[in-house]
Amino acid sequence: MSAAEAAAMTAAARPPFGARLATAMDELGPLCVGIDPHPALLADWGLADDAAGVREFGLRVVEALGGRVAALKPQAAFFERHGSSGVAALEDVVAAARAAGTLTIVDAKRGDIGSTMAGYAEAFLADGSPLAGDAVTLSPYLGFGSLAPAAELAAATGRGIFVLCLTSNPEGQQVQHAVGPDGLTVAASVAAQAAALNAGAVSDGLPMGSVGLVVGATIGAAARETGTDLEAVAGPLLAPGVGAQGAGERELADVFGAVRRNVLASSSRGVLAAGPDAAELRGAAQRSTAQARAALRPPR
Ligand SMILES: O=C(O)c1cc(=O)[nH]c(=O)n1[C@@H]1O[C@H](COP(=O)(O)O)[C@@H](O)[C@H]1O
Repeated sequence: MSAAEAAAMTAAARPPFGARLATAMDELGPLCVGIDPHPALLADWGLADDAAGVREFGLRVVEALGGRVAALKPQAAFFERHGSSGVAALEDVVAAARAAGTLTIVDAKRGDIGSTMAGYAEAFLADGSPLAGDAVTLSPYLGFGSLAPAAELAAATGRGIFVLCLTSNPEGQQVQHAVGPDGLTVAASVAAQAAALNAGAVSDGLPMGSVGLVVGATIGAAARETGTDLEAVAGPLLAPGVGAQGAGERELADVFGAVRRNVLASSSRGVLAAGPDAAELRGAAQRSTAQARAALRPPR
């Protein structure tokens, strides 16, 4: 089922995000391409650094890669920097990806107290919201429990959430490797709470749950070092850091080992730098997909 068909269904009838993503990864390979219209890329593509420019950039990526990669991940920051017209451009890009039948992860990294989180949940996960893709990235650093409104709305609408766990940037260690009052590292605690939310899905026979984690492909041995049990999560693992941040096939294989079948490698600049030519973009995405497939989902 394509993202467009899923979007046309009632929330209750829509298959869960984890199952839809597993199908897309099986069919198209484990690659997500980020739509990050950096000012330098806009210049390279001959586009203005304004709302019309980021809209055109996003639509060209969807046009070139829609239906060819497992997921697209528009980075909200680069749209929001152009104010309300930039947000409208993000809405148009999300709608175009949906129409192209491609799963969309809106990279908004939201997180707030529970009552406010309910507002973010409505914005990014409710049927009918123009900013709602198939999943959204969330920050758990106001406490994992504060994300409950988003987890609940995602479950009710067949959407997914990706919660930051071990991020690709070195500064993340300061928070994520810290040990909390329960004796667990923050990363291990986030993973354990995601695993608890996914438990029902897996026992229902689904390939994976719809509560994912963000685990950078650049983190080396950090999952082991922090006692983070990625296997128990039984949900999708979004792995940015591929390409421009230096991770490749070897790093993906090293970081994820036994859990590699649940990993969705994510690259933005590493693919986007090949644009604006659609055939070049497709070639770059194909090479990244082949690399991710070799590292993560070799044929059984
Ligand atoms: O949630 C993310 O996608 C994310 C998490 C993380 O740990 N590291 C990370 O780089 N990202 C995002 O992934 C994208 C990486 O872009 P490139 O470095 O150009 O591939 C950016 O949009 C980041 O915000």
